[in-house]
Amino acid sequence: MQFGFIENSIVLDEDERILYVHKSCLVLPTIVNSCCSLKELKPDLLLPLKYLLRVDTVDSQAVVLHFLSPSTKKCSHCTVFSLNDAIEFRESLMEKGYTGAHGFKRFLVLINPFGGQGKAKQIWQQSASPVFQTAHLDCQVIFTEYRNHARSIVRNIDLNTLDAILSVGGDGLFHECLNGLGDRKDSDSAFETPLCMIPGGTGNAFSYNATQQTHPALVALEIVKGVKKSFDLMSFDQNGSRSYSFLSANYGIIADSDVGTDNLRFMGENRAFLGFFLRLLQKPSWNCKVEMEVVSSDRNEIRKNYLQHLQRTSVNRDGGFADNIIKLPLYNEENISRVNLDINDLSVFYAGLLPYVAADMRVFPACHVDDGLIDIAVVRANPFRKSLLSIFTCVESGEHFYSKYLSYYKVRSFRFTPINTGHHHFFVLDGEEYPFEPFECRAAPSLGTTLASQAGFKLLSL
Ligand SMILES: Nc1ncnc2c1ncn2[C@@H]1O[C@H](COP(=O)(O)OP(=O)(O)OP(=O)(O)O)[C@@H](O)[C@H]1O
Repeated sequence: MQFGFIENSIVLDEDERILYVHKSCLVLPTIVNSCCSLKELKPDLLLPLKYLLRVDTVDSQAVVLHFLSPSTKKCSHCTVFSLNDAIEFRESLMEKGYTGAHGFKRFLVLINPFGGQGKAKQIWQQSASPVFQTAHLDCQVIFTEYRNHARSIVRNIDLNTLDAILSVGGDGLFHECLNGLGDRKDSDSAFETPLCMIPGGTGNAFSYNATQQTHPALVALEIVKGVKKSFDLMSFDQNGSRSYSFLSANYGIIADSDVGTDNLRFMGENRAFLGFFLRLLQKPSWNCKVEMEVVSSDRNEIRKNYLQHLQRTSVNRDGGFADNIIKLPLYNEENISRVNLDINDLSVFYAGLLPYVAADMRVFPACHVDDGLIDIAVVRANPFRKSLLSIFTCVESGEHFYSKYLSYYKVRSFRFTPINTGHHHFFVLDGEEYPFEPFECRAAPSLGTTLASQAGFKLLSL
């Protein structure tokens, strides 16, 4: 598609994804470089429309393009002139740059100033906020002042005054916001308010699962250009009160290495690794009882169904299957069996809803975001070090799924009872410490809502 009055000077490629502008029709922001003249430096523009944020018309033949620079991850702009019709160009580009996007305007932004060892505020101001501002979206920003402040704001706010909630922090702040929605009297409809994460914490599993990006500006772009997507939650009942989890429930060496290392906080994300190796040397014991409603514990079947789902979703992206085929159940849920485990040699009990618990830990490789099931991985302590080391060396790729030391279950619900062995152990939900007491979890299919691109929550082969 041509837009310039000089042939081939301003062109959109056949797929209408990349804009080419010849340098003779461009004014770039001033680049100060004492060695070369601006003319020598000036390149043509090749802009994937995915990065376009806004177009302002200057006159009938010129516009200013505002975009996120794919290389610097900063917001930038340039003027394009010699256009046939600036208004038509603007409308065409905005339509193609935002195809299918949510169109939401009002965001409530909750920032944990202590998240990511105090970097969350800077991450918002320097990387994410410019993307929202450039896209002309309204952001009402609140810095949390204490633990559970975000939860109380989300519990009490009038949801009619906003379109989506942005949590700027780690998985802990996101867990708070989610539970703020869950605490509400109108929780069923409240969960339809999209909840999104800008990675500003130490653990940012949700944003990584949703976008496969780690840079906050790229995550912000995915949200600005996103569509509404649902994701599974699990309800968590303990001592008569209900919480919701979006990521994981775990007990054993990983839980202890994560929250049992508060004294090593100064080490940042390395503290969990040190905690893990210390426990590997100490070899404490973990005991528990688990009662599960199991849909499958056959890894061949789980793998086959996962690959079938992967194929359906990838074909659908190319316009193949309809959505109702993708949502067809993969398991025959009439074959649910009750499985009771009495474990007195546990290393890891890990229940999860999303594939990644961190960008380099694909702990639940057979999870998909809305299969309506909880994945559970169990590792026994016999042999203790050998099993854990062999599993942890391949957890990044998800290859541990095939390990002989691991049991893997797809379940609808489970009841967990930790047993006191005299050691100080922890129970962790979404990275947050919860009481060391029995609880019950039940899958809440597609209850959560977020904004992510069409390619969000990408599945990899297994
Ligand atoms: N203003 C605040 N003061 C103290 N704690 C807060 C505040 N805001 C949020 N929190 C709590 O801090 C914890 C950690 O938050 P978050 O997940 O955002 O950051 P993080 O850097 O990933 O965390 P972690 O320290 O667990 O690695 C959460 O339990 C959250 O509820």
